[in-house]
Amino acid sequence: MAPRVLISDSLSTAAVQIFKDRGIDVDYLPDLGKDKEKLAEVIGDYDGLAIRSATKVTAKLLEKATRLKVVGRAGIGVDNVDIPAASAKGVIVMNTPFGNSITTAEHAVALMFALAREIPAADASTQAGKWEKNKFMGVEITGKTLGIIGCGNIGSIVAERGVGLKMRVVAFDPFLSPERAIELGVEKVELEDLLKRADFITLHTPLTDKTRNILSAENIAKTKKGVRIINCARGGLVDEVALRAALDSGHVAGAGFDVFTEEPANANPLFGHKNVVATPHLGASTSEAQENVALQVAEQLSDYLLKGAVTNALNMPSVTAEEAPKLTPFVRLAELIGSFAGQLTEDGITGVRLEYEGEVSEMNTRALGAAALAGLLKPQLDTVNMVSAPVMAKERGIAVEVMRREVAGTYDSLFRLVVKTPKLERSVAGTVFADGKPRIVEIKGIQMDAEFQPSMLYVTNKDKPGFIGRLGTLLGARGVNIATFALGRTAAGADAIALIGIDAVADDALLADVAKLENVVQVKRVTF
Ligand SMILES: NC(=O)C1=CN([C@@H]2O[C@H](COP(=O)(O)OP(=O)(O)OC[C@H]3O[C@@H](n4cnc5c(N)ncnc54)[C@H](O)[C@@H]3O)[C@@H](O)[C@H]2O)C=CC1
Ligand SMILES: O=C(O)C(=O)COP(=O)(O)O
Repeated sequence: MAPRVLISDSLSTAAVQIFKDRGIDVDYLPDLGKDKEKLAEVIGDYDGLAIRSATKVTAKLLEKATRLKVVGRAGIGVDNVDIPAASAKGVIVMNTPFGNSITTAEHAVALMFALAREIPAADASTQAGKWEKNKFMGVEITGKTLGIIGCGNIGSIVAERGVGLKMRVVAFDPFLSPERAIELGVEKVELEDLLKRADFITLHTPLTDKTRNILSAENIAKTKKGVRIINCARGGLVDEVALRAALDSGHVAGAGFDVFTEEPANANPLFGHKNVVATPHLGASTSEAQENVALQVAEQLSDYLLKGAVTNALNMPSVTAEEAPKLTPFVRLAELIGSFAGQLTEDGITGVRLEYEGEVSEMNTRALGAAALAGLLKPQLDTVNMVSAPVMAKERGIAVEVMRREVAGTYDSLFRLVVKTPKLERSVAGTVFADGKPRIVEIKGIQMDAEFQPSMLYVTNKDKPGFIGRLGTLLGARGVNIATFALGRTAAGADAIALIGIDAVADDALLADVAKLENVVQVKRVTF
């Protein structure tokens, strides 16, 4: 069945075409995102959801999204998506991190000019036939100090434009490296310094717990008198009530706002002030940017739903379309090895070591690790998948260690998972042969060669003559057909393991009978 995608916000129709061309069923309902109830009614029918900022992907909506595998944000900010809730449900969240950055930076610059020369008010007055030439006295931008809060993709573009406009640019961003600051021609400063010095302040951080209210009443009070403030990032970064008061007192000379604490902003404390220029979240709204993000999100969602390629995900390691075919059998192997180890482990897991040897060590081990953890946790958490597994492992206090060895041993690639509990460490290793089939090649350091079968018996025993015969006879007597039989031992007469694929799922009575056989140490049922 073809995957189904819902586009619930207004997107360039180029996206619709891409989904269709790729054989994906797509419903384009650009107003649905604004209607929470209706969206919740239909979301259960879709594998993918493409959105902009109007659709709110809440934990409540995700509860209803039983088929959903991926959310694609045609844009940058994902504060409208509950990412922890999506991760817990195993839903990948992707964005398109660069497609609208130039456009948004240009909007910030446009608002800066609009404020400096009061263009919107002058336009309204002129078109009203007033010709108020003496009413509008602007300020020059050249030589002024531009303070950028958040110098990432968009902030950097604004910085370059600022330098081009002959401004002195100062930036506050804890993650801006000194080298990058030099490259951009900006001075890296502390927030206090920026507030004191800037003639124009422009915000370009995401909205997080750290950035919320970054321009608080207190910080606005520290700004230079006559400052003009531009927010093209997110509502909530600036205390709108405090800013209104500072505009009213004349301390702040102007505010250019594209984003508001509550959107759609039909009313706002800033509205109605003569020195405020407002736009309705238009930062990303150019035909170029919308084409970029729509094409990108459609490609990314299609690649994931059809090929398993993961690009620009916020809660999952990337997997390129090129590496997906080679990686897939190893993802399967990691998941199966994890599942095997998980089914053998009865105690609480305290730690896991993921070891990659040979060719597999050069592959996308983050994705493989996520798959192994998913397999490992599955026996306890039925709904876990590659997206949610790392989060779940962390929540459960499972320490994950990774070891990579480029040199291959017996196999071109070997993946080993070591599970640690307070009582023991147990290792299981596997590989993928040229036929693409995953195999178990080592358990607790004992070599063997076993294919995964849907139903298996794991038996540890003392290596004594006659044991295998007795086990075979018992299974035969119970009407259980043996599909595969793999054996391994540390040394003749010592510890041995038998891994038997059977054509029926072993019931408790069978396990009890096997456990009673002479020389059996333990027996477990494993299913895949
Ligand atoms: N108005 C609109 O239509 C649009 C708004 N946006 C907004 O712009 C924001 C920025 O986008 P990008 O530049 O692409 O993101 P980015 O991730 O490239 O840059 C954000 C920067 O903020 C910095 N930062 C994080 N916490 C900080 C803090 N506490 N103090 C100072 N700096 C901090 C980061 O180090 C990073 O360099 C987005 O998160 C989005 O909310 C993006 C596109 C369109
Ligand atoms: O990309 C972003 O972060 C934006 O804020 C753009 O929002 P929009 O897609 O125009 O609703």
